Amino acid sequence: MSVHEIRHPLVQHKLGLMRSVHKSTRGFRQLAAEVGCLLTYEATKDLELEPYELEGWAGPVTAERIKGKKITVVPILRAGLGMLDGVLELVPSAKISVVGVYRDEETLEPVAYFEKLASDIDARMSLIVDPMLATGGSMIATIDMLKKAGCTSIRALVLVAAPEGIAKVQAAHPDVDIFTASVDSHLNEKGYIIPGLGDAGDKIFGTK
Ligand SMILES: O=P(O)(O)OC[C@H]1O[C@H](OP(=O)(O)OP(=O)(O)O)[C@H](O)[C@@H]1O
Ligand SMILES: O=c1cc[nH]c(=O)[nH]1
Ligand SMILES: [Mg+2]
Repeated sequence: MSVHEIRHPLVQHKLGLMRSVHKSTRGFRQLAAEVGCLLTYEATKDLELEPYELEGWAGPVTAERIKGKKITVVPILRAGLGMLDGVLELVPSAKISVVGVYRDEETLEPVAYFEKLASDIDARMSLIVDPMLATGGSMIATIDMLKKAGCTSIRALVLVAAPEGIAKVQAAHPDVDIFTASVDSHLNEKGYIIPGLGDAGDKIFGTK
């Protein structure tokens, strides 16, 4: 598995704006979608193409289209919904497989509470979206669910990742690539990413 830290200037600029404690709910939500869109661009750059013939304005044209596997986007409730619109800007026909996992605030263990996956997920590439990869527990629980349903091609898109969480996901699921705007410094004693973004779900939904 590899970790792709996307150092594109637009990504870094937008992530920087998200880190401000003064960022409004509206601004944070908009930036989460925008960075989600840019991460999608990077995470899909090696999709295989195949040639096909079409009728162009001046006669037959050979064009290219994405071959084989189609995509399902997998937002992890709740905060993952904040990236969903940005991802769908680039893959508007993707099926959406919703997974509900929250992190117990005391134990930091993931608690899975919802699962509604695309019926043909075994034939699709899953793009999991969640702003935060902290201890890695929620991501591992989600990947477990997808693999159990038969999915064999999985990529994870997160705005910010902690080294501790990356190592845990790598150990549990070495075949899953992670795309992130930033690998941050570390987790604090409460399992929050430093410098991180704070509680991404609360910021996106305006619940704090
Ligand atoms: O890597 P982990 O240690 O598992 O932590 C990361 C998870 O925590 C946050 O969700 P949260 O539990 O706050 O749920 P929410 O999206 O409903 O706010 C975040 O959106 C991830 O899903
Ligand atoms: O830093 C963190 C860790 C988990 N969940 C968040 O929303 N932020
Ligand atoms: Mg939260």
